[in-house]
Amino acid sequence: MKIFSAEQLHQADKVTTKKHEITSLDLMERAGSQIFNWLHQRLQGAPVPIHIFCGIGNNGGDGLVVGRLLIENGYSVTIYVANFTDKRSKCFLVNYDKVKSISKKWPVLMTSEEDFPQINKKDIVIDALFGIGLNRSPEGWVKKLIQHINTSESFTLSIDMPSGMYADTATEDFDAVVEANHVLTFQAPKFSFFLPETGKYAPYFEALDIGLDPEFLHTTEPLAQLILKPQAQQFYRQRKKYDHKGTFGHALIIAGSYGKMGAAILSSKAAFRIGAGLVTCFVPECGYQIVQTAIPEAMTLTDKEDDLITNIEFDIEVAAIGVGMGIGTKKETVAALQKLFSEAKAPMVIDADALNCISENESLLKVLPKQSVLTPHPGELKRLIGDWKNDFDKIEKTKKFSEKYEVVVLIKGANTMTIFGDMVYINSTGNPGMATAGSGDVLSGVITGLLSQGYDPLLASVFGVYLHGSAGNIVSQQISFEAVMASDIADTLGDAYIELFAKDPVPGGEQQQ
Ligand SMILES: NC(=O)C1=CN([C@@H]2O[C@H](COP(=O)(O)OP(=O)(O)OC[C@H]3O[C@@H](n4cnc5c(N)ncnc54)[C@H](OP(=O)(O)O)[C@@H]3O)[C@@H](O)[C@H]2O)[C@@H](O)CC1
Ligand SMILES: [K+]
Repeated sequence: MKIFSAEQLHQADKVTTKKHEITSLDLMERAGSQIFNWLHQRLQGAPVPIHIFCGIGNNGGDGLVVGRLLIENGYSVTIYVANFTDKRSKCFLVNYDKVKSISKKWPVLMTSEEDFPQINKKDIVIDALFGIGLNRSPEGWVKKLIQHINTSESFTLSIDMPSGMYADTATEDFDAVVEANHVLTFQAPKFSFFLPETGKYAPYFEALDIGLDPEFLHTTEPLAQLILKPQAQQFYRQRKKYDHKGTFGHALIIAGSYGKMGAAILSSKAAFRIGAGLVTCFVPECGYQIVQTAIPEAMTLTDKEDDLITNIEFDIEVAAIGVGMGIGTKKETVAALQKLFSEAKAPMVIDADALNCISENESLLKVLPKQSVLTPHPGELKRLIGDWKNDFDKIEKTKKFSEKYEVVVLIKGANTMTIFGDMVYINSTGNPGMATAGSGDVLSGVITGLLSQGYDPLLASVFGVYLHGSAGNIVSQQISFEAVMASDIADTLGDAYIELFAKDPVPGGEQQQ
């Protein structure tokens, strides 16, 4: 699903009205009616007090449409207009008059703090102050109004955007953003819904299709792509009857050091579970028995050193390499990586300590194999690209890094993003239960296992992140967020595949934004 900028959506609005011979007013009526239907289905006429706060732009106009339809259907509604300027939009004005024509209870015009109503905890608030037309942070009494809404603790439904937040640029004043409980957004979710700094203001959202011109939406290059189940289904490559284990490749996992052999096991297990034909695990000598015992399906190669990796030598043909999990950052290991990066031919996933080695040794950057997949957690990412001012700055810096070194980079988090050059893919699966030790090692194994089966690096990353999150969703439904361990995620990867095409969804599998 495409994620568009505010400007693109304004453009879509214009194209739609021109091409489909409908007016902006019709579009607003369509948008408002959908919000009303959503509410009406849930409230079924309940006499709960509903406060609608409208701005004076088209977002406010949407609020007026919803208000009118609720009043016509007998709901207990009070509409407030935050009258911070006289520059009201045309569609706002038409709908303002329409409300006045159907009800004796005219909208309340607010011009200062003194006009704030009491909002009780059990009331409902509809936030239609600002949408994608916000162009500066709300200030003065308007900011106070937003804070008044936030302190009310009532259920707050934001129309299109939580007011005070931008769709596709960094929010400046977090004290001036409506803390929505739910957002009904038009046509497509907005970029800021998926970022850690702003996502919490839109914890649940639904995109309502208001029929913007399909051709415009189809041909417009989006800011990002949201990966949902239909997209993930298209990535899947079906196995054929005469395929054999060689077809699915030989994955080499280079991982572990004294006390951190679990990382090697988790990655290797995940590479198997995602479908690699063969997995060889390269570990320090001390890991030999551990790996052979914990995962008998894997072959084991060892370094000549007992407790760390110093020289990665192998005479097997491998289809993909996953390197870095739990290997430490000692100088002998850095030297081993230097040699591996310079000589290895297979596509590579570079994770954890290998990334830390890169941050500390510029010489490794020079030999970073092109098309590699880098899977840093936030701390590792910061060491790689430097600090960032905000989430959008982080994405821009990651894009530059990706472009410069021709590598795929993940920004891991609640909605992991895969960045390749200018392209951004936002993942929709996963949950807080996956914030557990070793979860990243499993992800590296997953992507390595997909690479070994011939998925290209970008596809292996986007699909791997999706399946990893889906496995996490399924297992957390079975055993709770709290109980999830990384090995559970690896062991549930099979269910994630099944869930992709299951007629009856696997419990937890549908748990997406
Ligand atoms: N996309 C679509 O296809 C459809 C979109 N629709 C709806 O339209 C919405 C976008 O409407 P919009 O463009 O009128 O902007 P909106 O957010 O209502 O507010 C802008 C107004 O606020 C002002 N202003 C800005 N910042 C301010 C501040 N900090 N403090 C004070 N004032 C501030 C700014 O005026 P300014 O002072 O800058 O001249 C302007 O007057 C969209 O989110 C959706 O709900 C649907 O109806 C149907 C189809
Ligand atoms: K809003």
